[in-house]
Amino acid sequence: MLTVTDIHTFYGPSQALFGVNLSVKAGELVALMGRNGMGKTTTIRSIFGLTPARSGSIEFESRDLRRLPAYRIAQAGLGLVPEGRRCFPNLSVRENLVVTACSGHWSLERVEALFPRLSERRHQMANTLSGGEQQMLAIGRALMTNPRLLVLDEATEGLAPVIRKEIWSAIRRLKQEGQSTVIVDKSLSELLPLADSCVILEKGRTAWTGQPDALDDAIRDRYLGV
Ligand SMILES: Nc1ncnc2c1ncn2[C@@H]1O[C@H](COP(=O)(O)OP(=O)(O)OP(=O)(O)O)[C@@H](O)[C@H]1O
Repeated sequence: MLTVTDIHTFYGPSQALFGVNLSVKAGELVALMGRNGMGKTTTIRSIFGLTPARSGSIEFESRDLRRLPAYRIAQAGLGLVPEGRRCFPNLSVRENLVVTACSGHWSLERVEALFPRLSERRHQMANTLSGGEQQMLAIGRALMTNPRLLVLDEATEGLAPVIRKEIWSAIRRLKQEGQSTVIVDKSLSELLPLADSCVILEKGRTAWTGQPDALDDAIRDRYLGV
C-alpha cells in the first residue's frame, strides 16, 4: 500500500533523513520507532509532503506521492493525526468532525460510537475540551476523512492514564476493522502487541525492520534505550 524507499529530507541546509525505508501493507499496523530526534516526525512530514523529501521515492497505491502537493496527498487517501493534536479551537466538536469529512465507512455515528466522550460533548467548543478529548477529536476528525492509511504521531503522549486506555482501545478497534495504520508512540507495551511490523530509525536512517516478536533485548537496548 505504502512504500517509502531511501528518502533523504532536509530542513533548509540541515539534513534530517539519510535513507529511510518503510512499507505498509493493506490492513497492517506498522510501529515507527526510535529515540527522540531520530527522524520519526520528519519521515511522516515527508510522506505527507509537509517537508518534502529531496530524493528517494514514496509510493502510495501505485501513485508517486513526491509529485503531489500536500493537499493532494490528503485527497489521495492518507489521514494524519499530527504531534500536538490540531483541532479548530473555535468550532464545536461536531463541526470539527464534519468540516473535512469524506463519505465512507467512518460516519459521524461510527466515530461517536468509537469515542463516546465526543458524542457527549458534541456542541462544546474544541478549545474547552481536555487535552485527551482534543486528541480523540483529532483522531475522529482524521477518521472522518475516511483515509485508507491513518498515521498517528504520538497520539497518547502526555495524557492521563484513563484517556490513554480509551485511545488504545479505539486503536485496537481500528485494527480489528482492518484499518491500515502507522503509529509513532512511546508506550511499547500497548503498541507492540498490535503491530504487524516495526521500523526503527536511528540518526535519520532505517536501522532495523522486523516483526515485534523479533525485537529482542539487544535491539531494544541498542536502538530504543529501554
Ligand atoms: N523544523 C526543523 N528545522 C530543523 N531541524 C529540524 C526541524 N525539525 C526537526 N529537525 C531535526 O531533524 C531531526 C529529526 O527530528 P524528528 O522530529 O523527525 O525526530 P523524532 O524521531 O520525531 O523525534 P521526537 O520523538 O523527539 O519527536 C532532529 O535532528 C531534529 O533536530
